[in-house]
Amino acid sequence: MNVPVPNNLEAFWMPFTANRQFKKAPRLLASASGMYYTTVDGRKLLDAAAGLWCVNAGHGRREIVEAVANQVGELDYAPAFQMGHPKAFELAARLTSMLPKPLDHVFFTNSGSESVETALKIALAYQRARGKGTKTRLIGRERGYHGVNFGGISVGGIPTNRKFFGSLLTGVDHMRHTHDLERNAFTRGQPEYGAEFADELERIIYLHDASNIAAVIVEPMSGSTGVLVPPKGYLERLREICTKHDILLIFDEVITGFGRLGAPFAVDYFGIVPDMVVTAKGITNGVIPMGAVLCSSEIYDAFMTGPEHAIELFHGYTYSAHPVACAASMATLDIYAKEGLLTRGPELAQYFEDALHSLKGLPHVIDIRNIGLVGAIELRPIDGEPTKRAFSAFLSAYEKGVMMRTTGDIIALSPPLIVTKEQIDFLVSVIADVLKALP
Ligand SMILES: Cc1ncc(COP(=O)(O)O)c(CNc2cccc(C(=O)O)c2)c1O
Repeated sequence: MNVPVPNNLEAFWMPFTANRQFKKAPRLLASASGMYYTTVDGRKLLDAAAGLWCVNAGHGRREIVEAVANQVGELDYAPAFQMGHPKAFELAARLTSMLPKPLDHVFFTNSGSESVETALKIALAYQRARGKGTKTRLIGRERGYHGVNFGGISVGGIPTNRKFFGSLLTGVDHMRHTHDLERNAFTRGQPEYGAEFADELERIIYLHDASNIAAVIVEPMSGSTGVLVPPKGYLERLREICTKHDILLIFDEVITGFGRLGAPFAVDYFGIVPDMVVTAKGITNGVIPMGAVLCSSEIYDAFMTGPEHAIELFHGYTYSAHPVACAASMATLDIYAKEGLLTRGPELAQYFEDALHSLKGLPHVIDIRNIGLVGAIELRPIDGEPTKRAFSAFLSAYEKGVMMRTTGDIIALSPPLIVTKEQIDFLVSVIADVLKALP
């Protein structure tokens, strides 16, 4: 069934898109089910990106559709400022039960970017609330991605996401990234070398003094920059240093949360408990925008002082804890639990890893990285034309029935957690054909 292409493509300014290229040959999706999209001209595409790292349970899940339909018909919107609705509290309790203590409180947002801003603001306000208001500096990491709002691009470390917007927030430092192609190329899972990169944090703390530093924010595994898997011992070291210097550690789990690594969260996978966890994406299987920041009781309790009629934290969004988003999330979590999707990684991760690394030796491949159900194939850039080779691979894969993500000259793979071995084989065979034919 062909769906008509809109005649006005100009009005929509597309995000993170080569608008002119797209509008000359639009790639329009008409429907989705399970592992597949269907384009407006009826072509099936294997979704190798889980949409944008968010459709972890696969597309068109009836249970979520019904939960959303029922909810919107019953309570379409409810304010969460000074008012509430039961699902917000039920969902918050459910989420905190999925993470270890002391992560016992949830602040709801509408996206990963809003969750990052929320976490950074809570970190600053927390330090002030406990009488350590000099602790205002925020520390991110090179090649970190923390969304696109001012806080997120300030602590983020991807130059193209920053350079267009001028000076950004002051009072921000960055650790070096953990990528080490010399020592760790073609590593399967966590690299052996690089734990010592965490000692950069000690250097930054020495320079500014801990009395001026509020928090460190990192992606446990950096996704958007092209899948940088933390070296063995690196995250443990960060946790140690933050604890030693009384600095909050924030894990941005917008990508790693909800099963992506083969465990419910990176917190579980690496066995490290930060002071806050930032989430979004998989929280509603991508169906309804939602984010959530899980905070320790220590943080929450620091605000719960002063007159009881007073608002403790002057922050929040019109759609925080939106009833329909809550319903979508509850239904999503039910699917994850019923189908064991949050712990499916180990069953498939080895197969996925072997399939990915079978691409070693193909034209232009300079590195392959993987962890859980995330993979990356790094390509040698074309001299003077960075990103072009990967973009050509993206276009070629699209023609061959695969939708995948690229970032820089890296192919990033993050299929829905329902992916089968046969679909992994198909995906890898298409990528192999694409790479062999690339100029
Ligand atoms: C770690 C992290 N933090 C925050 C955000 C921002 O979330 P929102 O987009 O919902 O505001 C993200 C989002 N990550 C993201 C979003 C879209 C595309 C890609 C890609 O790598 O292709 C990655 C993310 O990966």
